Amino acid sequence: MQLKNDLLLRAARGEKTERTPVWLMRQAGRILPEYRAVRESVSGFIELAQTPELAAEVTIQPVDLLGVDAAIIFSDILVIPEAMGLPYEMVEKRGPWFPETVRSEADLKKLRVAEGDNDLKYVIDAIQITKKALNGRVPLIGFAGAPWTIFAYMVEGSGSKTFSKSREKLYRDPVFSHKLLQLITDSTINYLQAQIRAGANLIQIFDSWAGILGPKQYEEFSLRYITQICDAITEVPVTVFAKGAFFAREEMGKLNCETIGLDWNMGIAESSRLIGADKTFQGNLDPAALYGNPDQVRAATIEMMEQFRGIRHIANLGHGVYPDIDPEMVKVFIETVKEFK
Ligand SMILES: Cc1c2[nH]c(c1CCC(=O)O)Cc1[nH]c(c(CCC(=O)O)c1C)Cc1[nH]c(c(CCC(=O)O)c1C)Cc1[nH]c(c(C)c1CCC(=O)O)C2
Repeated sequence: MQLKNDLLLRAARGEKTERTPVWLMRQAGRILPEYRAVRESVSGFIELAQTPELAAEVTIQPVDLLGVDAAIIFSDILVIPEAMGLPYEMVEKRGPWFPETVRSEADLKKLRVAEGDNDLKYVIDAIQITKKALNGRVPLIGFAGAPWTIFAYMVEGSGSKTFSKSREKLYRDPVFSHKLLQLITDSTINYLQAQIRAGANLIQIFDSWAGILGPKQYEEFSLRYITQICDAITEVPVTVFAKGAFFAREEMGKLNCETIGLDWNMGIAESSRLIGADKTFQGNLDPAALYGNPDQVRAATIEMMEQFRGIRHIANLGHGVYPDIDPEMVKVFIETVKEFK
């Protein structure tokens, strides 16, 4: 179906656009009271994510209520471990938790390569329902976690400040680590290809824990697998967002993807020198800037937009929007980008 607003896709491909497209990472499910109302009608996050009609509804909320130029399918990066045989729970106020972890060869044997269409049918159904309901208004973004970030959760069993158990594995057992990373990568490629067949118009890879690896390990244990994913996804543009991977920007410039996400610690001009002119950048306002008053939010947004002048750009924050941000300030951010000349 023809998209009425394809700014995101044209900007990703480096084509000229009338204005810069804008959306927010974690725009679905963090800040809107309308989300909380839907969330309270079910037992929790997992039931919501696994009920395609409701997942579609909260995916579209930010398009209706905030005016963003893209929707991102409501799901989580942790659906991949579950589809591989490692279920997760979402503990209220604490985040994801895995009753079992993967730390030995015996644990590896219990895992399987996920098949997108079967093992993650509820996400695929949600994408199809969302596409129908969006009726071409804006593109739909599909996503997955980067293999390293998923590995970190599967070994650790939960979030962590240091992810020392998962990083221990890289040093003590690189053979195990590469086996698990390859299983995750194969599952992720299957999953992303199913998302694209269902109608996802762009794919984003979230490497949220990129910044806890050193440059050499990042190349060996993360970029190598992101490269496989980028090479396998040829039908739609791909965005790679590696939080904290300032040290890997030059290498990331060589990825077979259209867009690189920048966090707010990454200088814009410097990133442009390191990555080169043949990629679009996505980002990178400090999410905390939205704690300001409207004038401050406007000024911070304009300052960011000025720095991206002459650079291929999709406006966003430098990480997901924080849960306690006032939706009105999100609207000021979006309106300021849309009016920027
Ligand atoms: C690391 C990571 C996770 N999940 C995700 C990442 C990568 C992005 C990033 O770095 O922020 C990605 C994600 N998670 C969710 C989406 C949906 C679409 C969107 O709004 O962008 C996306 C793109 C829904 C969610 N995922 C989660 C919620 C909150 C669950 C609830 O409603 O109780 C939502 C709406 C739960 C989740 N899921 C995860 C954590 C750490 C948590 C708990 C705290 C939190 O909200 O971030 C893992």
